[in-house]
Amino acid sequence: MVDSHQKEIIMRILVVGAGATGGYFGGRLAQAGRDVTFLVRPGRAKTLEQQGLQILSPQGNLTLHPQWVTADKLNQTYDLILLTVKAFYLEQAMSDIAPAVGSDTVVMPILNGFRHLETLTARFGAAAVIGGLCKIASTLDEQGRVVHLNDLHLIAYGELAGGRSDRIIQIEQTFQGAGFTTHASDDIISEMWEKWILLASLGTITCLMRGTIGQTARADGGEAFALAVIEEITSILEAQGYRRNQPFLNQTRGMLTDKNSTMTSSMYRDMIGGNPVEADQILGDLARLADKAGLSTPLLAAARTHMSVYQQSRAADDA
Ligand SMILES: NC(=O)C1=CN([C@@H]2O[C@H](COP(=O)(O)OP(=O)(O)OC[C@H]3O[C@@H](n4cnc5c(N)ncnc54)[C@H](OP(=O)(O)O)[C@@H]3O)[C@@H](O)[C@H]2O)C=CC1
Ligand SMILES: CC(C)(CO)C(=O)C(=O)O
Repeated sequence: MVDSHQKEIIMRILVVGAGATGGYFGGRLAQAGRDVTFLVRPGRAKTLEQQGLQILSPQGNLTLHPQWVTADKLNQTYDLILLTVKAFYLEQAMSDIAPAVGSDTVVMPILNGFRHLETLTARFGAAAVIGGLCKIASTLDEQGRVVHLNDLHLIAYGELAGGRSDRIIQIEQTFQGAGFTTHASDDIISEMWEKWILLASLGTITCLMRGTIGQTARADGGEAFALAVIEEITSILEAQGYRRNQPFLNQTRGMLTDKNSTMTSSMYRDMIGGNPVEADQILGDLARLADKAGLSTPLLAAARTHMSVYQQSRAADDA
């Protein structure tokens, strides 16, 4: 028997992508009995069919056989669409999910960067889109298993205009108890700015130095380099309206100069794996904001160029 309170909080969720983040969070939601369907492309569908969705995690391994659908069979709307594709697949994903977006559907992206918010609101309308982010280190291994690399697994979400709405409360109730940290934010834009500071700094440090945070911190000049990167990136977002949150910045400085840290960014892992990277969305957009604000950010500029060279050599290898 489902009582009226439970009825209110049942959300039909479409998780777009069953990769490192979508597979992890969608898998945990499905494991907890939430109504989850994955939208996948044919390659991933085959893996799910043959071996299920497998998660290897310090928080507990999991194999499940979730509901999934491919775009050609997507013919109903959902209450919540959790968008977890890489930024360079966003255009295609938007076309694919169009049949699933009804008048009350909430589209919640957890992509890194910021540009996708504009793209999504232009396509589906500002009312349909909320802000979101995830903090996790996860990857897919050669067998297509989701490998969760440490204990961190958090999703935050909130209205782009700020404040708390009924739909945010409903998402919070749906996510609670699903085995990851869930955070309904009253100021998701500031939290996304802070995530961008962390992510772009971590990406710049690890990609430019081609090593972990600990390796850089132990190297000659490494700590000063990391601190200068954080300062450059913070100053860019400050020019956009970000108000410095000292506890966050102190924590970020500590984390990104920790000599024992084995931390890397997903952009670094993608680069080392020879995969496409979201450098333009993570570093390029920041560099453009710096230019507009008249700020000199040479370390960010170097990282951006470095990643651009990487992308050119990838393209040449593919040709
Ligand atoms: N991994 C991490 O540790 C973190 C990642 N992020 C961010 O999260 C976002 C997602 O990254 P991540 O999960 O790592 O990426 P992955 O590449 O591991 O997963 C994305 C998945 O999306 C699928 N996909 C792409 N287009 C479509 C489509 N049209 N329909 C259905 N599925 C589709 C891909 O499928 P296919 O197999 O067919 O290519 C792939 O499996 C990125 O913006 C990333 O920067 C943020 C924090 C940490
Ligand atoms: C900053 C971090 C590690 C947080 O999840 C991340 O988003 C990434 O590496 O892509």
